[in-house]
Amino acid sequence: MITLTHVGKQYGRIHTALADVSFHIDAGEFIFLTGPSGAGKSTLLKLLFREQVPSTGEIRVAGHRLASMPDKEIAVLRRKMGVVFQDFKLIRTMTVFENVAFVLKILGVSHAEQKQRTFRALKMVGLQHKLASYPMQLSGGEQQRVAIARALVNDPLVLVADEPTGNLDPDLAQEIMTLFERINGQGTTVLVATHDRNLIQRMRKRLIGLDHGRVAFDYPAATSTVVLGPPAEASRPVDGPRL
Ligand SMILES: Nc1ncnc2c1ncn2[C@@H]1O[C@H](COP(=O)(O)OP(=O)(O)OP(=O)(O)O)[C@@H](O)[C@H]1O
Repeated sequence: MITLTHVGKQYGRIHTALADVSFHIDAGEFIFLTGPSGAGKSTLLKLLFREQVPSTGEIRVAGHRLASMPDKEIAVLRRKMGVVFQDFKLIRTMTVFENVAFVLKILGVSHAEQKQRTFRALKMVGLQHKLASYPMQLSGGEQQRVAIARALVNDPLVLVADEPTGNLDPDLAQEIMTLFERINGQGTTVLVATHDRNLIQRMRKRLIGLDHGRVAFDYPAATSTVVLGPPAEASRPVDGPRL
């Protein structure tokens, strides 16, 4: 579903955000992407939905070759993807309902179906009672959940999320991850960038670590908890790789 081959990304002439990154993600996998601040996580996600173009290497997502992709194909790619941005990117002049329904409207989905699917997505994140509110009237955590509903409303093939639980308390963060797991169970490939070591430990998914723009580790699902230690509730985490 996603393949990166020797991908590099330079910002300007000298700043290397990613260098020689290669990995493959099968359809239906659930992956955590982690690493210290500045490691290149957001850059990597931006390359996947073609907000950025790699400086070197090749990226394939859902059958599209991103590095050499004509602009008109970008919309086709994005229709297959749900993206949760670090800064939410909600439209402040639109209600919660309108923000979530927007993508369906663009795709020409009927009004009745827009209503039904938007309500379903908002219910998934527990915000069906806020559909008439504006983003400014919501807490940071609620805005984040609206951004998640918007990413899910189109039943994407691939869900990409940048720190989707950054503003949520631990219980809500776990709920959102359980929701992602359910979406993943329906066949959506899920890639989540996070610093949240506890969440990673609890979820026991494949874990790719970046450091200084390079892949530092790639642990299969079964071993990530062994390497990082059990979640903090069970016992103190052992020293593991720097996240
Ligand atoms: N638009 C940009 N122009 C120049 N440099 C950038 C740009 N975006 C990111 N960088 C740099 O590229 C590197 C990787 O940044 P990136 O945002 O991908 O890291 P990150 O792992 O997502 O960090 P964080 O966890 O803090 O969000 C950093 O050194 C950052 O300063």
